[in-house]
Parts: sequence; C-alpha cells; structure tokens
Amino acid sequence: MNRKVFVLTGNTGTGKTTVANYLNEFFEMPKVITHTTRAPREGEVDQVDYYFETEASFKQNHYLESVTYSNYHYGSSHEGLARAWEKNPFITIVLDTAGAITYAQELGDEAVIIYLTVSEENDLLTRLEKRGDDVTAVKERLASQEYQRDAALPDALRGVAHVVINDDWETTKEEINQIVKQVVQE
Ligand SMILES: Nc1ncnc2c1ncn2[C@@H]1O[C@H](COP(=O)(O)OP(=O)(O)OP(=O)(O)O)[C@@H](O)[C@H]1O
Ligand SMILES: Nc1nc2c(ncn2[C@@H]2O[C@H](COP(=O)(O)O)[C@@H](O)[C@H]2O)c(=O)[nH]1
Repeated sequence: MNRKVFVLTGNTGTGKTTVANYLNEFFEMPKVITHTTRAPREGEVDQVDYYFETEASFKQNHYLESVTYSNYHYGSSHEGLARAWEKNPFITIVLDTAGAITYAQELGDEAVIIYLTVSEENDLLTRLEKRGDDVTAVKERLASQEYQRDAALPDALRGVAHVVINDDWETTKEEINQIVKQVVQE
C-alpha cells in the first residue's frame, strides 16, 4: 500500500504546525500525536497537542525515535503512527531535525521530509510574539543549541528533504500542494 508520513521539520516558528493543520484541513491528513514529559503550556490539550506523560508512563510506549531537551523526553511511538495510519494512508508529524533524520533512515521512501525555513530570521521572533509566546521563553529558544542546529538543513537531509521557504503563506501553500500531488501520484 502507498502509505506516507509527511514529516514537517525546521526551526521554531517556521510554520511546521501551520502546514500540518493545512494538510489536515485540505487533504484530511491526520497528525501523529507525539509524547512528552514536559508540562502542557496554556491552551495545550492532552491527546490533541501531545500525549502528556509522566516519566513512568512515557516508558510504556514503543518509540520509533525519541529525544531529550531540557530534561524532558519527547518521542514518536509506533502506536501513535499506527493510530494515524488507521485513519488515512497519508499522515503528518511535526519533529525536530534529529527526529526527521531518524524517520528518513528508518522509513526510507515512506517518509516525505519537508524542511521549513524563512529568509529573515527576525521574522521568527515577530511571528512567535504574535502567536502569543512568552517573550523571555522565545528569546531563550532562539539562543538554544537546538535552534542553532535546526537553523540550517542538516547534511543528512540534503537531497532527501523538500526545502520550503515559508515567507509568503500563499506561495508556501502552492509548494506544499505540488509536493502532495507528486507524492500521491508515485
Ligand atoms: N507564511 C507565514 N507568514 C506569516 N506568519 C506565518 C506564516 N506561516 C506561519 N505563520 C505564523 O507563525 C507562527 C508560528 O507558526 P507555527 O506555530 O506553525 O510554527 P512551528 O514551526 O510549529 O513552531 P514551534 O516549533 O515553535 O511550535 C504562527 O502564529 C503562524 O500562524
Ligand atoms: N524528535 C522529536 N521531536 C519532537 C517530538 N515531539 C515534538 N518534537 C519537537 O520538539 C521540539 C520542542 O517542542 P515543544 O512543543 O516543547 O516546543 C519541537 O521542535 C518539536 O517539533 C518527537 O516525538 N520527536
């Protein structure tokens, strides 16, 4: 069966969730919900934004990959993937670049990697502030090692990932539509 997971990766604020929501709304692609031990932020809902886990419950799942940031675990489980694939052969997941590299290695052609970026780094700060993120937390995130790492396409994703520069949303939608069309026809 031609099943695919569209992996949306890239730095904070580049539009990964926006693209996942678009793919859900216009192509009915369910989003794989990942697991984390960090606490929910204001407005986040368990089993919608994440499966919010304790240290003990996090260990109960079977992970395709997992990462640890600021002492919190994040992981995408085989169970979560299966639940999304039960609904549709085309699904999405939002991951950092470390996760995207693992997906490319483990799933090969089943993983369609889309690396999102912007031309002007300053736009990210503006977008995240507009999104309502706490300004101090945003500045910390933009100064983090993970931010530096995800600011450029990792070597392991060169020639593998579709790179989409999300400056103008209308242009981005067209590029995403083209990628979907190409993948669905494969
Ligand atoms: N092309 C665009 N032009 C202007 N604003 C945009 C564009 N794309 C997304 N945004 C806005 O930028 C903000 C960040 O987008 P989004 O939440 O999708 O980013 P993200 O990559 O998922 O971030 P994070 O990893 O921090 O969760 C949102 O408020 C979104 O509406
Ligand atoms: N490799 C993985 N990365 C994940 C997973 N779930 C989320 N993420 C990424 O982690 C950072 C931090 O997320 P935040 O919600 O605390 O801001 C972000 O880049 C997410 O995309 C996962 O299961 N595996």
